[in-house]
Amino acid sequence: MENQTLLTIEDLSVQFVSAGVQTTALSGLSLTAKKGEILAVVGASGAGKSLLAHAVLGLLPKNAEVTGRMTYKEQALNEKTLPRLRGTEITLIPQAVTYLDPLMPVGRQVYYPMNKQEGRAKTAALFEEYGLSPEVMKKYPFELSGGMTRRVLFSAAVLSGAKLLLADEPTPGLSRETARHVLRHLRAFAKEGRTVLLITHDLDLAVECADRVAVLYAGTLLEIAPATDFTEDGAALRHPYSQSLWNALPQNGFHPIAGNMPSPGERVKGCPFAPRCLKKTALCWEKPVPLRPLRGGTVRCIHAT
Ligand SMILES: Nc1ncnc2c1ncn2[C@@H]1O[C@H](COP(=O)(O)OP(=O)(O)OP(=O)(O)O)[C@@H](O)[C@H]1O
Ligand code: NI
Repeated sequence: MENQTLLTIEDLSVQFVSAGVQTTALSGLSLTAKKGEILAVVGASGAGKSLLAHAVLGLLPKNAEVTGRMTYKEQALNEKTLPRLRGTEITLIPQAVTYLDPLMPVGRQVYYPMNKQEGRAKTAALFEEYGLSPEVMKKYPFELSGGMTRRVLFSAAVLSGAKLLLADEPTPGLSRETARHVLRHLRAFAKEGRTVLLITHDLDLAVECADRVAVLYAGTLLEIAPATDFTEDGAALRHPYSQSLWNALPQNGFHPIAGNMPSPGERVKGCPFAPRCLKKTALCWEKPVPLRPLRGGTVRCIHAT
């Protein structure tokens, strides 16, 4: 049962049509998340991390065109099944803190799906664990700091009983210590056999907390690696971008990557990282590079061995 797949995404693409112009924000993304694991999704701002979470939940805006297949416990995720699964089986800790109802005290927003007395007690206990005083229960969202709001959103997700938690940047605005605390809770969540998709641009925290790490770049999944492969000089990693990202961390020498990630409107036919890659050859530009399994992970690079 340990390796049971909970979520499967196959060949997911998201395009936006705006003023007659079509841009591809996510292309050909495939991954699976297993029961009881924390799968981190890392990538720079604009890489497509939030879009992935929103696509899984069917929360993309109307001008988004989604193709590909997604299943949860072997049932297709679509307009028919999602309303039933959202919030009960699959839940989101949103990146934007505007998801709370501005007119309802935050305590009630956390416990309202439950019986009032039991819900209140559970919420109070959870708030205490997250360093939120009991008075916070009665406060309105506008009275909270960003970090407090995040902890409230996290409490709501934990109490929902969902089996799949999509945590979109749960740690910004938190001190390193509180961030670690939140991540410990994600680990406890996974230990109960629940699954976490941890979306973050903080590779360091991802490696510390997750079982596997998926690396997104310009809307393209470049690698999925066991977190333990992020070690030393990154030689165990499969994609040059993952290696560069790892070696750009201060503790790994702070080697910056020259150039910028292309925006959705300026993407190339082949590997999106090719323009910045030290291993590039003419072949990298020629045609789209497929994902392939390699050394216990997945990679999208023709040169990876
Ligand atoms: N409604 C939309 N219409 C058009 N383009 C969009 C829309 N929403 C997102 N995008 C584009 O899709 C790309 C990915 O956005 P996304 O929010 O997933 O990035 P992200 O990786 O979550 O970044 P961040 O770390 O900043 O949260 C961006 O280039 C963004 O401009
Ligand atoms: Ni985001």
